[in-house]
Amino acid sequence: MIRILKGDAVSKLDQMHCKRIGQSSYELMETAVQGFIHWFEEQKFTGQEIFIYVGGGNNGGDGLGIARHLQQRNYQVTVVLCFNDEADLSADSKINFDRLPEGVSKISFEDFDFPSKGIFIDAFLGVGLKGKLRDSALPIVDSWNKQQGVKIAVDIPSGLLSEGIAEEKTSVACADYTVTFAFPKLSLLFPENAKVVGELVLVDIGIADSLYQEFESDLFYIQKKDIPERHRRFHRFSHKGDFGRILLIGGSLGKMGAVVLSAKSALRTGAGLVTCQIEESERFIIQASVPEAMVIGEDLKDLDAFDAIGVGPGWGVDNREKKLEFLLKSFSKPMVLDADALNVLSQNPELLSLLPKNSILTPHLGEFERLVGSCVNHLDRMGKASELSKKYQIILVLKGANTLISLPDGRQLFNSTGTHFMATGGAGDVLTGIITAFLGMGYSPENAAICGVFHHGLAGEYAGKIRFQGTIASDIIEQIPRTFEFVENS
Ligand SMILES: NC(=O)C1=CN([C@@H]2O[C@H](COP(=O)(O)OP(=O)(O)OC[C@H]3O[C@@H](n4cnc5c(N)ncnc54)[C@H](O)[C@@H]3O)[C@@H](O)[C@H]2O)[C@@H](O)CC1
Ligand SMILES: Nc1ncnc2c1ncn2[C@@H]1O[C@H](COP(=O)(O)OP(=O)(O)O)[C@@H](O)[C@H]1O
Ligand SMILES: [K+]
Repeated sequence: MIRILKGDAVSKLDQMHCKRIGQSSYELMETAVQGFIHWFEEQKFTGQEIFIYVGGGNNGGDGLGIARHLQQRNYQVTVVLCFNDEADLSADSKINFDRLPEGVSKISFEDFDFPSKGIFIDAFLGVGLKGKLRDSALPIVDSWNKQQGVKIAVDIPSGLLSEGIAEEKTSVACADYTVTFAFPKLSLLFPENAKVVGELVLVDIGIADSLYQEFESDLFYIQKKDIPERHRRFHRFSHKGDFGRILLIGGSLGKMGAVVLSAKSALRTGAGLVTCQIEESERFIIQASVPEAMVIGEDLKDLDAFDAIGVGPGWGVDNREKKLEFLLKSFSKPMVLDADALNVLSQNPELLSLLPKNSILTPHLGEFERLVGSCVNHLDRMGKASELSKKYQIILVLKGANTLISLPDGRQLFNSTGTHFMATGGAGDVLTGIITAFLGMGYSPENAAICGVFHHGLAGEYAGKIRFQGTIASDIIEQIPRTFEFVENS
């Protein structure tokens, strides 16, 4: 799994990579450029002039390489030179500058500062940015922000620091897409930066995962390639007991749909036996809508028969404190707590110390802040999530775009799957069902959380491609089976 490094570690990572595989830094830049071009061509942007803002560092060097490749593919390309003197160019950028074909138009920024229409590529500043933007850079960023058309940032939007937050006052070149190299810079994953980053695209430039281990960082990025090895494999003689007996506790008058969604999700994930513990009066809702699940209408006294328990979806908070306390005291295996179970915890924080070790809590940002108090920004939130995980030895799944998993040993993992089409009621209940199912199948809590979050996001992506903004939680459930295709084939 790749680590998310600090921006200033990038050049060291590059050097180590180049030395290890006998590549020059220019060749690495070329790999990045080609990765960008590959993505760009897949997008099928059509019929417009391309303007590339290039700075004097290696980010500008990427831009100059991109200009050459696009021109060779018959695009009409203009490079907007945002540096004073050719002599200031970094060595690799100079090579790309000298290789610019005649067909690429060159214009200095001073002569270009007027609004145009087209496709804009921001290769002005990358991770080499230090501190606040210099005054001389401000007009360039302002000009960029006034342009009309598709806007694509190379590696990172210019003006955004690799660990920074773009506040209203700060000047950052806003992008519709950010195509970043090797690993996502931390700031690209902050919700506060959503408007300046746009869609995030990660381009692999061939740096081995093992090289990242030589850098100290507790931050990781979960990708498809990390998933198959975390799955349990079953065999020809596996029976439903092997796939786990799970108990889902939740639902209340008017909120039974939440348990229905969790139960269906657990079954679609492969849970062997699903039992729902709900209010007796609501029994028929489950029996009619999920005939594969069993229903229990009273509080169970013996919980040991279950491999995993998920509690909270649609549960309500009234008179739940004692029930939650009983659960936490009677079940010693890790369990999943979501929604109202988290709200009950927030109202009764003394219950936190009863959580079975490695239990998985899945708050969205609102539920999280109810648990830990308000947070200034995502960095603050990340710190508080890690503290909570370490203090109570639990796994905290902070939901949202790029869901963050905090582990008791201090590691924090960002998920790469998901889409804004998942921002719909019940999507969280689906995640509860998926993670509880994995726990029931005997996955370690860490793997249940990682696989759960990854498959949930992927199912959401598949559903979003069919239903767009009409995606509902049931569509996500329908797509869960497809998310196992690549695991089976790997
Ligand atoms: N492993 C990777 O991630 C790779 C990165 N490459 C590219 O290399 C970039 C990093 O290149 P560099 O280290 O040359 O740095 P950059 O090109 O990001 O930035 C250096 C430039 O920023 C200017 N600058 C710094 N602080 C400023 C401030 N506060 N206000 C205004 N200007 C400021 C400097 O004067 C210099 O011109 C990456 O962002 C990426 O685009 C690729 O070429 C190859 C592989
Ligand atoms: N913009 C987004 N990008 C990716 N995933 C998202 C986005 N918005 C929501 N999600 C995912 O959808 C789920 C929503 O969960 P939650 O807020 O608990 O919804 P509910 O309580 O309605 O079930 C979470 O897993 C979250 O990560
Ligand atoms: K940039």
